[in-house]
Amino acid sequence: MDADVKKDEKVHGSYRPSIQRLTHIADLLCIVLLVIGGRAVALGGELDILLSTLGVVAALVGRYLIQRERTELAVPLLLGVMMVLVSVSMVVNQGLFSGALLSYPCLLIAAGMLASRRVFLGLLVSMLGMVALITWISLNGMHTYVAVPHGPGRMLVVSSLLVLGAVAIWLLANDLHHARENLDHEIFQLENSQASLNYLAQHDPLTDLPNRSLIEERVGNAINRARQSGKMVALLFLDLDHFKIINDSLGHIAGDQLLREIASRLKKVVRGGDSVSRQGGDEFLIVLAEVDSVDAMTAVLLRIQTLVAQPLTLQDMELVVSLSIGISVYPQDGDDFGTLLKKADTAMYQAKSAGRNAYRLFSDEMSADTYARLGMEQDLRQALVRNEFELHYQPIVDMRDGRVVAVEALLRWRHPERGMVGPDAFIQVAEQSGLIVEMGIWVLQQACQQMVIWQGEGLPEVLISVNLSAVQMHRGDLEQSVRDALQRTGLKASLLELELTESMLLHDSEASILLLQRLKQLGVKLAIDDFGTGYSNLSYLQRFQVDRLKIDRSFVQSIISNEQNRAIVTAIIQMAHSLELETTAEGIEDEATRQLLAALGCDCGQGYLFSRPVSASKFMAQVR
Ligand SMILES: Nc1nc2c(ncn2[C@@H]2O[C@H](COP(=O)(O)O[C@H]3[C@@H](O)[C@H](n4cnc5c(=O)[nH]c(N)nc54)O[C@@H]3COP(=O)(O)O)[C@@H](O)[C@H]2O)c(=O)[nH]1
Repeated sequence: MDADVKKDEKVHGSYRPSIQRLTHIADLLCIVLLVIGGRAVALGGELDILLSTLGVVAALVGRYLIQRERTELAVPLLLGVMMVLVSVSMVVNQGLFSGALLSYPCLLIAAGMLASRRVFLGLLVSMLGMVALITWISLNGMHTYVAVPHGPGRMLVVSSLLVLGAVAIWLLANDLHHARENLDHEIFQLENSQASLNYLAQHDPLTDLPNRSLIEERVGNAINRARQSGKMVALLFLDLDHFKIINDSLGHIAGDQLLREIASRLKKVVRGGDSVSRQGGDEFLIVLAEVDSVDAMTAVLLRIQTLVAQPLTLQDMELVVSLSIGISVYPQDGDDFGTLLKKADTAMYQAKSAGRNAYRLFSDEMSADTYARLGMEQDLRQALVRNEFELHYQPIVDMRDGRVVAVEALLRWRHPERGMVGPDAFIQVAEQSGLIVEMGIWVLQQACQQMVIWQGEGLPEVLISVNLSAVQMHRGDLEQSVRDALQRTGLKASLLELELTESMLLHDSEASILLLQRLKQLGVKLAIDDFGTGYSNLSYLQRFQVDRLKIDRSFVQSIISNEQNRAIVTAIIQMAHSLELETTAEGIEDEATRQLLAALGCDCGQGYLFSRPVSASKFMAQVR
């Protein structure tokens, strides 16, 4: 198929004939008219010479218009002129005996494929009118139509018309067939991407267990059934003891292997109606539906602990691992997933504090844990006043040439006693207390300021990327904070990128949609952070006018060893590109991963391979 046809199909999404194809048809028409005209010259038919000449002129004008891409004029003109010429020839010559009558169905087929419905109906009505007119002329004796005996001349005219019609229809039908095949292929690819994303939206790629969104649904269903049966539902929050040590000492691959092994053991423990899911990191959830008694629940807990305690081999080392488990129960601890999860989490912390390898049922006294959080909140407030926060910066590079194209600002707390504290240790408390709003304003201001300083020192224009918390979107005036940061520092809005997480977009209330639209109007860019871990959905990417997807490092880091993750990353990159979004792979730690991602067409990369997050001065020194 020629390039023009392909291009037109892509632009319009459905078949539209190419300029080249229409030019071919106009050329063919000229040739046929010249043949008919030539025959008329030979036989001395003056009217046929005139009609053929007019036809050739119309075909040339039509061809000229087609070349200038004025097909909306050219097509009706050609169809109309041909209709008139054929009709005049029929009225004057053999009426309904004329071979020219063959042109009518050909013209109708061409009009049906190429012209608007109005032109098609106009032609049909005119043709019916002509048939009626010829009949009327004959009945009134104004002209006697006689069929001319068959001969080579008549055969030439009829055959030329048949060939013209057949070739034009064959070419158009062929194009249509190719366009249909292309469309089917694109739909197939899109459906495949959507199917992968739908699966991804409900499953944890590492363990293949249901993820949090699916388990939330199952807890809701179990509670509804328990309401009717009068039974209990238990939510178990399980956390692997000392996982970080295993992960850090044996490496991520061994860590992943351990998580998969634990997932498979947990699946063996539960009954058909129960569910196991991975909450993230080394945390799992188990829902025990239709529990009759606390004793029945305790029996399951003992089975879990026994099975998990079976030795396992990781990198030729035999290990024994254990779990800390927190339990909350419907109906006494709550009647919705959120409340049960929070209480099971609190109970799990108690099990950890009790020395690990233990389980605890939630009790109200456990809320004492909340005091610890309050202490942290107090410390965070002071940290803001004492200016103990600072930003570290991690470069994001172009995968094709390694150029730094953006930099992510990451918050750190220079604690007077504990030294440098990472955000994982305090962001949650900052969010729960609402302090994140004030901290977020500081981060925005500081990041924009730093970028302006770097530009003054000669850093080329690169994006500065800032993480946002859901709390900042719902409390506080995020739009004003962004506006203030840009105005006070003088940073160009197009150089600021805001990183949102999928869960922030999930509850796409009218207010969030409007807020993101206003942020886009300011000129800032939007990226979805940790993409793939949440509720991956095509529709919100389009609705929120996102510019970039940052593929979560859990997929990236195992992309070489894990075929399923490779397929997911491939699907994300293809889908992002079909929506004209850029992709950044997070957590690239080795050259082989970088090369594979570059080969898959990933636009940008971030990770320890290029640089860890570093202070502002170190970042500038690295870039120089
Ligand atoms: N609301 C806000 N959240 C913030 C802010 N600053 C940080 N954060 C969030 O805290 C999470 C942890 O961040 P951090 O400890 O800074 O970790 C970042 C990188 O160090 C880490 N990373 C980067 N490359 C690699 C790698 O190759 N391997 C590896 N194991 N880790 C790597 O990833 C973190 C950056 O992740 P992301 O934000 O998803 O791009 C984190 O969720 C932050 O978002 C803040 O100001 N506000």
